[in-house]
Amino acid sequence: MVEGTMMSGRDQEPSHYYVGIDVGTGSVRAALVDQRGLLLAFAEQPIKKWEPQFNHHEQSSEDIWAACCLVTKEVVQGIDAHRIRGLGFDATCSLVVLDKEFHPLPVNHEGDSSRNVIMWLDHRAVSQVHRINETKHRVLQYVGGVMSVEMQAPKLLWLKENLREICWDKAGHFFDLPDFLSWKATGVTARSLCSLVCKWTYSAEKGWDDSFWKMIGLEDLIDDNYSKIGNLVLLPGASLGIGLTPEAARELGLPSGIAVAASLIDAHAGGLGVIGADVRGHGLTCERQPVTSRLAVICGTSSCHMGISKDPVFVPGVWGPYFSAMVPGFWLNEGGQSVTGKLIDHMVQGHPAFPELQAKATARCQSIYAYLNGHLDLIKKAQPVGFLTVDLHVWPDFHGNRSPLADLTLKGMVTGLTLSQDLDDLAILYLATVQAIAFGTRFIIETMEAAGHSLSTLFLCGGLSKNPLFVQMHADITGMPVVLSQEVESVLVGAAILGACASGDFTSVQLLQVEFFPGCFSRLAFYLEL
Ligand SMILES: Nc1ncnc2c1ncn2[C@@H]1O[C@H](COP(=O)(O)OP(=O)(O)O)[C@@H](O)[C@H]1O
Ligand SMILES: O=C(CO)[C@H](O)[C@H](O)COP(=O)(O)O
Repeated sequence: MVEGTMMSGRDQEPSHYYVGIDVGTGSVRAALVDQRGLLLAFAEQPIKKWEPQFNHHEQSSEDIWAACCLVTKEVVQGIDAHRIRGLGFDATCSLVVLDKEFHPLPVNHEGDSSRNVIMWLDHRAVSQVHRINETKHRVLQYVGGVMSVEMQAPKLLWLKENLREICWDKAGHFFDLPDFLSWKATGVTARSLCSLVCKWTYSAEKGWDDSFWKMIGLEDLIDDNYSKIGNLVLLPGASLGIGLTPEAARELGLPSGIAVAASLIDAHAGGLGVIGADVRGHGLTCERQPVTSRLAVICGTSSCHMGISKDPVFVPGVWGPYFSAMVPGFWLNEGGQSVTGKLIDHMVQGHPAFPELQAKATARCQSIYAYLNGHLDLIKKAQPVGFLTVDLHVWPDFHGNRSPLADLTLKGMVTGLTLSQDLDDLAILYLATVQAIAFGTRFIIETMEAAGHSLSTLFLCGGLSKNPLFVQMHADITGMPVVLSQEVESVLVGAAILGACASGDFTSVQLLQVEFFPGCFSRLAFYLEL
């Protein structure tokens, strides 16, 4: 591993601030960022999740908004509020359902309207997505050839077929979570091009395709010019209405009227936060290559592999190509693994030696992952850590395969199990899981390259990029250098970039990548051991 340091202009006094809010699967985070891209304050708050039955995952939009308010108030404490110029949101691509008066509607048989969000990882709409894929409609070409059960059309069809009276007939607004948040802040129901293109089959060039909604039995959504799912579509970063409403301002602890941006999905905010990083002076091959040689990998509960191109590239089993959905003017392909952080947590927490691990990590004031990484260092002795798993292998598709096999029926598998239940066994199973995930990334890269991408360098961000073993395994197994930004909360930097763009202080997201990034990527860490 090599670490590089470059000089930056961080000593200037900040004159403008931007707030970024990132709603992940497990928590909401907020950051106060200045005009140099420097993150000055950070706060995090867990959010509620329900799993009322297997493969049903629900959340509450009220709970999520309350968490947004809490973390925002925390990061702006003690700051001259008049210097806050813009606010940007990103969030998971979960489906929020509201009635005609914008009140939450239940997405469950129990009729509990506080649970009005079908989470992105919910796999309830299996039968619906099979029928949608059987249509072979032309819009499917733009999601890798196969629609995922995690997208919105199958979930909408499930609601119509299963909760007609208590939900579907009463529904006035179906939002992607990032768009719900910008509506809540401004009262403007405009949707971000990012959400609609990536999860709702909208085309940046042609708009909605009526024939698709008719063919799948959701022709009622076409009524009133698609008012329930969005008929005003804005580029991420565009300023919404007249900014923050007085009510939202009071709740968030911000001045009313500050600019609020059209949002991004969380992975796309992370991609925006890292893909334009200034890597000059580190001897990386991508320094002399176009930005299309970079693959941003946003790794949290899931991993998302974001590669951009000047022309559309059709990659079987990899979502997209999506025009202008992340970086304006570029096409995006999005590979993904539905559970990565969640899988590692699942494997580690389910092992009989987990209580021992927790006790030992606590005694050393370490996270369980820092402890496990140290433990692997002890047991590997002189051999490279990778050799500890020569006869233990994990197939990581415990929640289906998102890319490149696009097969939600796949399940997980472990081979090479013994009767051992000790901490060594747990550590090696953890290592094999991390390796399996990294091999999944390699499989996605190989598929993207076979279809026309030319990739040389990985840019990682998200919670898992804080785990050195995870990062190192990705470098070793893909054979590519991995770049990390100094600012570990790159997803939040992406959200703040949106706020900065909406404020008018910068002219466009692309320009921001030039003006904003040299400051925030002043130190980059590279993992190059091959
Ligand atoms: N310091 C760390 N070391 C190892 N793993 C971490 C660390 N921080 C977070 N993670 C893992 O990252 C995942 C969550 O990432 P995060 O980006 O917070 O997720 P999300 O955006 O989906 O809520 C979890 O699986 C967690 O165990
Ligand atoms: O589908 C996705 C992006 O298109 C993400 O997987 C989803 O939004 C969840 O993200 P995270 O793992 O960061 O919580």
